[in-house]
Amino acid sequence: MAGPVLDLCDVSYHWPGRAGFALTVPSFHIAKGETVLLLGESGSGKSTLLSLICGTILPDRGTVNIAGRNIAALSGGARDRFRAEHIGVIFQQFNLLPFGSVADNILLPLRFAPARRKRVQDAAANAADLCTALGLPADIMTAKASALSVGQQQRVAVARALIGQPPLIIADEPTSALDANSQAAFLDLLFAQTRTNETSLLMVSHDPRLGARFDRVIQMEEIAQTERTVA
Ligand SMILES: Nc1ncnc2c1ncn2[C@@H]1O[C@H](COP(=O)(O)OP(=O)(O)OP(=O)(O)O)[C@@H](O)[C@H]1O
Repeated sequence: MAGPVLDLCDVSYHWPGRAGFALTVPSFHIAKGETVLLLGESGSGKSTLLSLICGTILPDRGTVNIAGRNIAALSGGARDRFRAEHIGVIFQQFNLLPFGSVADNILLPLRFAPARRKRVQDAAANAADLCTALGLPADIMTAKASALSVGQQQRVAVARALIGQPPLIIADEPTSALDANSQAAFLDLLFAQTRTNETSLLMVSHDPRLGARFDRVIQMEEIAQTERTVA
C-alpha cells in the first residue's frame, strides 16, 4: 500500500454542547507496519482522538485518511463498513458479546467486512489459530465470553481485532486491567501478531515504560493542541 495507513490533516473537534474542550491536530501520520505509543495526561483528548480516527465522531474541520480514504467524508453506513474493513479496535472494556461464544466474538467483524472476510480462507480455523497464537486453550472457541477470565477476554479482543488482517489496530489502554507479568505477555503476543502481518498499531497508555517496545512514542501535546477551560 502506498502512503501512510493513517493521515490526519488540519483536524479540529469540540464535543457538541461542551464549550470547555477543543482539540486541534494539524498533522499526524502512521506508516504501514509502524507501531506508535500515544501518551498524555488524563483529559488531554487521547480517547477523543481515537474516536475521530475510528470515525465514531466526525471532525468539525479537516481530513482523517485511513488507507488513503477520508472517512470524515463517508456517510454513516459507509463509514461503519469502512471501519470494519480497515480497523481492528481493542478498548479498555473489551466489549465482547457476553452471551456469544469466543468464536462468535472473534468472527463478528468479518460479518460487516466482505473484503476482510475474503482475506480469511477458513474463518473458524483462522480464529482457532489466532487463539492458539495468543496462548488461549484450543477448546475455548465454544466457551461463552462471559465465562472467561479478564486476561482471556483481553486475548479474545485482540484476536477479534486481528482477524482478517486490517491494516490498522487501535488500542485504548488495553492492558489497564492486567498485572505487570500478564501485561508483558499480552504485549509480546500483540506485537508478534502485528509484525507477522505488517499491521500498524496505535496504542494509548498512561505508562511510558511501555515505550521501548514501539517504533515511536509521542506525547499528546506534540501532535495536538488541546484547549481546556473550566466551564
Ligand atoms: N462522549 C463525550 N461527550 C462529551 N464530552 C466528552 C466525551 N468523551 C470525552 N469528553 C470530554 O473530552 C475531553 C477529553 O477527554 P478524553 O477522554 O478524550 O481524554 P483522555 O486523554 O482520553 O483522558 P483519560 O486518559 O482520562 O482517558 C474531556 O473534557 C472529556 O470530558
